[in-house]
Amino acid sequence: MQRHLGTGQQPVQDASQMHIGPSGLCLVREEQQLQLNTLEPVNTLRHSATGSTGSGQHYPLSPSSSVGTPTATVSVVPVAAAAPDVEAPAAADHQQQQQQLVEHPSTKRNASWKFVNYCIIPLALPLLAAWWLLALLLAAAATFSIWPSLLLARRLYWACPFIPCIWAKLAREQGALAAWLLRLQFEGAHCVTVLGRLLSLPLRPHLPAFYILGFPKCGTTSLASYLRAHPGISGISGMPGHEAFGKESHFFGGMLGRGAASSATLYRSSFPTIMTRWWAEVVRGVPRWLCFDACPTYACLPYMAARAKALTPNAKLVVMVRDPAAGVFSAETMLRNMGVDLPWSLSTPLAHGTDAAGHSSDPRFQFPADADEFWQHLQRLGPEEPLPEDMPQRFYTHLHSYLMAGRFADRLQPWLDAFGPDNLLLVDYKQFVAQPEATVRQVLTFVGADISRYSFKQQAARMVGQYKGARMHPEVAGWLHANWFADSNAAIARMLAGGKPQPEAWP
Ligand SMILES: Nc1ncnc2c1ncn2[C@@H]1O[C@H](COP(=O)(O)OS(=O)(=O)O)[C@@H](OP(=O)(O)O)[C@H]1O
Repeated sequence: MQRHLGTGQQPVQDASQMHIGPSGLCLVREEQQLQLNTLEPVNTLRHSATGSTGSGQHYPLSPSSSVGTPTATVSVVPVAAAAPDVEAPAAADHQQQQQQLVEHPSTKRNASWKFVNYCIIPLALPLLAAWWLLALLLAAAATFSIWPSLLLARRLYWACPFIPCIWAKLAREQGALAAWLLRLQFEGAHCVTVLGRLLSLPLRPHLPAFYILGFPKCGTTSLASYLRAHPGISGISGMPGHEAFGKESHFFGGMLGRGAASSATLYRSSFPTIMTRWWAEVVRGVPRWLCFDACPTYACLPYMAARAKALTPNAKLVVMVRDPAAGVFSAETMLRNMGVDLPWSLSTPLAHGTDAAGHSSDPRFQFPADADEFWQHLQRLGPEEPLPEDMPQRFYTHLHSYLMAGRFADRLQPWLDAFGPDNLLLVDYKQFVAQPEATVRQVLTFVGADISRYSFKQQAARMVGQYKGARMHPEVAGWLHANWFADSNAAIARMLAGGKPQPEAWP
């Protein structure tokens, strides 16, 4: 049975009537202290802001909803304005930052690491290295017995159902043998990676200090790559030579199994060993080593915030945003290029036009009756519960999921509820593209890394879409903006503007 979801959500209100749910979300500059309440679901928001703009002026936004959301004091600043002098940070600033790093609560909590770093690890280094090598050898040997590869691949393919489509496409284009060999190599490498990590689990006590949570197709791969160039920052202990699986753990997406996506022990296996930290802190002398997971689907699915909070209560969250219509089209293009047979496309005009109220009867936007129920189920899913059997398949192939994921303001709400606005940094894709160095330095400051140790080198864009002439149809783009994303976009735009009305960030 089909249900019409022409407007996607509630009727869109004028953007100026939207009350932002803001923005610890943005960055830190002392002279722009703003008092903002946490983000409310945009459909329920009403304008209540009174304030002033400009440096040094207070901009109180009182809670407007009947829910009575608590207020939080956060600091907001446009990325460029907050960028430090990238060439030569003043000595005083550096000293102050070092002081902050030393006083950072997690640094204090981890003081025992000093003892481990300077006494235990140097003494045990040969033993640790031998253990790590043995783990890799055993993992490689086990991989030859095929069964673990098949088991792990099966779990991975469940979590990332687009991968088998790549093999099928390869077989069609390059022949069965080539596809089979590549598949064998991929599954073998995945098995060695995962088993090697599990066998060396006692050497892996770390969970992420921060996440690049999202959103998909918003430049997260590039940002992750810039951050990994910092001597004190590591990503996941991913599959060597594989860009996406070197960056995204897919752990909360069920990469190790539907029932395993809540285990702190298993999640630890995704991150580097104590030797990596030792190398950074002792050999390279960075004051504080950090690791992160950059899985951009984490922001999209409503059950993930509670899991991340349970496992990493003090983590920082970095979220990249872009025009969601462009993001959805980029995702469609990527999946199509992988050979995924999507039963919808945003390149063709609306099939039956729209009625006076703006509703579209286009079959692409008629969603199954249980589409909303599916999202509500994900929202209710407890942090320990196994993931629903059909979750990844629906998430990666249903247009409804893409459109829900593109309502960024709604998707960020569970993260704000769990971690608070001070711990979430919103990064505008446009800003990142225009000023990558300033943006990266700002992210580094936000996550508590020592920016004086960072030397910026321009990198090529990553995960660039191969559109092959395909283009989103402007009618569809306009309709999506008006009917699905307008209220969410307005809220996000105001967050990016530090609370000032700026309803036209996208398109
Ligand atoms: N440095 C830089 N400058 C400009 N654009 C950039 C840059 N890095 C990544 N990109 C664009 O970001 C899109 C890929 O985003 P992600 O890396 O987040 O994709 S993914 O979700 O991890 O698959 C993808 O967008 P599309 O090309 O529209 O598909 C990339 O081209």
